[in-house]
Amino acid sequence: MTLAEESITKPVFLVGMPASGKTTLGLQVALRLRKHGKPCVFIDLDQVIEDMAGSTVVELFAESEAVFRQIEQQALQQVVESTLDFSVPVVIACGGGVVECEANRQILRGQCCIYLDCAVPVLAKRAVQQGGRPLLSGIVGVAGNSQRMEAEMASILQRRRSYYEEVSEAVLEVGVDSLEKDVINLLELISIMSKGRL
Ligand SMILES: Nc1ncnc2c1ncn2[C@@H]1O[C@H](COP(=O)(O)OP(=O)(O)O)[C@@H](O)[C@H]1O
Ligand SMILES: O=C(O)C1=C[C@@H](OP(=O)(O)O)[C@@H](O)[C@H](O)C1
Ligand SMILES: [Mg+2]
Repeated sequence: MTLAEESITKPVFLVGMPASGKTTLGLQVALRLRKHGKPCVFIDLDQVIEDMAGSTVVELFAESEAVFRQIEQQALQQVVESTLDFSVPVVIACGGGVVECEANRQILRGQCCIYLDCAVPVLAKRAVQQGGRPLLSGIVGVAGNSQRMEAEMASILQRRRSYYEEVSEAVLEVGVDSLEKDVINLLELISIMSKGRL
């Protein structure tokens, strides 16, 4: 049986640092499976939050991080409940800070979670280039800020690493090789994890 013929059998949650590739890799995995005739739903938790709130992540953070985290908690709860009865495989990209809340960690511990582990310099480089993350917005787009971004990322990772590890059943190192390689590795890991469970 080829990879594409195997199915994801339980919702798969991707966790990890901002810019580690959760949204990109989650979507690519779903598209790849669909291309091979396997239906697969991709959900980005930040998108669910925006739909629920009727505001963007940036607007919510502008109110306060606490406001954002509260809606993030509700969104996670809703996604877990609504995907319970899904008959098709689901891949869910969480926001990087979802693990900051104990209630979320408790939910995620009961799910099939994969931690996308990415080196701090790679995260910092991407975050400086991409922008758009309110948590890091003071640093983005300012010339010569790569070092500051690295320090900030390292500090956030220090706070969150044990949380990512604690909620996850598997860790995938990403950002070393090409995006394509990361997609293939993630597909492979999901396929192995699905078989092991059922
Ligand atoms: N494996 C990869 N190789 C190269 N670039 C990547 C890879 N994964 C993600 N990216 C890029 O990194 C940036 C952040 O990715 P994103 O999926 O938004 O991360 P996250 O959802 O974890 O915050 C995007 O510009 C994306 O194109
Ligand atoms: O790390 C964080 O606290 C956040 C990460 C973001 O998602 P990504 O990890 O997808 O960038 C988004 O949820 C919000 O800006 C907060
Ligand atoms: Mg994302």
